[in-house]
Amino acid sequence: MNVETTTSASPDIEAIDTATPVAANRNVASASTTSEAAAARQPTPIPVLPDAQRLNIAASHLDYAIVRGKDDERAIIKDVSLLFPAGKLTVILGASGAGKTSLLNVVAGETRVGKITGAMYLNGQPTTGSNVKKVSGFVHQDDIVLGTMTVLEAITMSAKLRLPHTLSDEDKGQKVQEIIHMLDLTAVQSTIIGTATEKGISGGERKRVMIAMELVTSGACIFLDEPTSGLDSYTAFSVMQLLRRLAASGRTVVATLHQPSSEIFHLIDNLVLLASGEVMFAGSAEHSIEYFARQGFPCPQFSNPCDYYFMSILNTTGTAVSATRRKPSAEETAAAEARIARLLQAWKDSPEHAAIMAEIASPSRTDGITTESFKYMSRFTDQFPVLFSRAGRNAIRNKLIVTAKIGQMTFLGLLLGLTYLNIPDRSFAAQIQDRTGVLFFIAIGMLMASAMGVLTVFSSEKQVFQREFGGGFYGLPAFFFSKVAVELPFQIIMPWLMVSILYFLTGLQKGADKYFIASGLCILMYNSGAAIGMLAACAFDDITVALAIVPLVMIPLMLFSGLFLNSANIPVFLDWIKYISPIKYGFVGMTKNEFTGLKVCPNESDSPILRRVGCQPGEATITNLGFDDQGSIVFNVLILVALWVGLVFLSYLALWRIVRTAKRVDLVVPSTKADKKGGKAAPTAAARAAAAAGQEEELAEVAAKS
Ligand SMILES: Nc1ncnc2c1ncn2[C@@H]1O[C@H](COP(=O)(O)OP(=O)(O)OP(=O)(O)O)[C@@H](O)[C@H]1O
Repeated sequence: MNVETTTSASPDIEAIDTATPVAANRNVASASTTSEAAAARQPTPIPVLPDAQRLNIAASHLDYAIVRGKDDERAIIKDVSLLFPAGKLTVILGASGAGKTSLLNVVAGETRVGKITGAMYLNGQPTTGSNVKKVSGFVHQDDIVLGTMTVLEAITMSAKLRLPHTLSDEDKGQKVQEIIHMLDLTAVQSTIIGTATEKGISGGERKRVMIAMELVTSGACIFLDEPTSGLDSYTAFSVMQLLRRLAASGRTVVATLHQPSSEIFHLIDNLVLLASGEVMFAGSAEHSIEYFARQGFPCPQFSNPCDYYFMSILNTTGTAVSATRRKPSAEETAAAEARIARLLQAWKDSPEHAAIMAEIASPSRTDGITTESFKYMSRFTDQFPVLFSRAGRNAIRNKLIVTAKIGQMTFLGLLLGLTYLNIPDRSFAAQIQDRTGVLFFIAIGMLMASAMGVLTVFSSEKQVFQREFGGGFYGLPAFFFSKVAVELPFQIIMPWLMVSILYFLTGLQKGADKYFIASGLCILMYNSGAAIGMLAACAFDDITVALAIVPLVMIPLMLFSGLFLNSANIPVFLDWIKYISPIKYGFVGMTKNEFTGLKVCPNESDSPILRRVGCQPGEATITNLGFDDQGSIVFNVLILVALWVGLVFLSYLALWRIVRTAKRVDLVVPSTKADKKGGKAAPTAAARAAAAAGQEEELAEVAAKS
């Protein structure tokens, strides 16, 4: 097998000096302090991508605007024509707000709002962002991933969910091992990625895992948004060096960067400088130095070209760096704007720009994309077991959450059990009051504890879902039902634990049937609470809003549960609330279960008159609470089940709404604008649209087959 040969053998700066084709022109002395240790580690050679699988992407006269109103559009990307060649590391640079992320999203098919016009080509064939998305991977800046997974599990999950199901598990496993090996993750493959409470792999390794998860399925092209953000300069350098090695092996690698070091600058094959959404330069990093010198901006010797570009060329305020940090004057700002406008125009008039336009017009590679490069979406039946076992492992490995749940239920059980210790030994009146009291607090405890717990946990897992769903890992049904199925055993054991502790401490009515009915009702209330928590997590984007809303919702559910207010006295306009209150059905069921067949007898502490009257039937309490017409225990159980199912269904709908509104916008090919702008002997708009549609059909066919 061919392996890439153009890159260095170890992730250190000295090695890069000898390996990069631009080393001879290096402005900056290499830092060698870290090289000795690193030199001992030889990175695994990366297999060279066959020619037929390489992806050359081009954008021609691409515009992207945010649509605010009918006639109100804000242009973000303006008339951008660029090449993203296979085998090259393309880096998009620009000041903050220049449009780097927007451009990356538009080309990679990740844009969610706005209007995209212009033309895009994939290996010379007209295409759209959504088609590019199907054949490429995207590593987001905020690499959200389930931290309880090990490196191997995360990459395996990606392979199992996104490689064609026609590929056997052994083949997928082999591909995973190849990628792990290729990205030098072998040593950490059994380490967890890491959560807020449990340290896992390092930041650089985490980035490499994200790259591996994308590369395992989309081997030919990868987009990365700020892959070095949050990394120290050496780790950032090794991540960029890896990207360079991937590019050198024939892959198309496109990344945005904020402010690369000079070492990173010299790794860039294809530099794109953006200013105010327009291209100011595109070409080799080394050539940029010569280009800007030609424009009257020679990069001083021994300085980082990127620093120079940012400070002296892209700087929109016109102020030089100074200790005084004074506000730029209006003249300085106007001069800076004029400089940028001049350089933007100079690029359009340059032979470099003309060469790019010519290359777009007559691409050197005109072959279509091969089906081997398509990303597949697995079926529900493949997704469910993968997600079920992952959610199971996550639930067990999240020791803090499991311990917190057990602690919460034990604490509640002991608190109520000891507060209402041995109710039958209490006075006649206290026996009735305390029995209803403990039953009511059980109902509230079940609902509140589970709702708040699920709300906080699910809010963060929802982000993982959104990221993975967006990346085409799986569909909503598989995620949702695997999550519900994994949580169910916990939602049975936890309330059972609590009710078991307090049932015998409090001395509620004896009998296996009574105990099991009480346990069943607690389990149903706990599950209804969990469903309320899940619904709130899905319905509100911001967890702080959800945390404020849930207790507010609980108050009327408690108020109209039948203890504080007799059912007959609820105001007519609020009467409906009692019909949707799981607390009410749970409390009514628990009360009927406890007081039916119970004899409440006075004891020594009661007055002689009361003792003379003797034991009273518990049914009298049911009547006094107004619960005679509130249905049987079975009826209340069935309503609780229905409420639980209804709330789970609503949660599903809330998640579906998020998924539906997160759709991406795609390139529209409305007019012959590209042709009008000149420089492009392109097919007509109709021909482009037809070709893109043909490609779309081809992709759909493959997806359907998969
Ligand atoms: N969805 C949006 N709604 C409104 N404005 C947007 C949207 N997306 C991008 N913009 C605007 O477009 C401009 C470019 O944003 P973008 O995030 O692409 O810049 P950037 O160069 O990546 O910036 P940074 O380096 O700070 O991340 C910014 O002014 C931003 O406010």
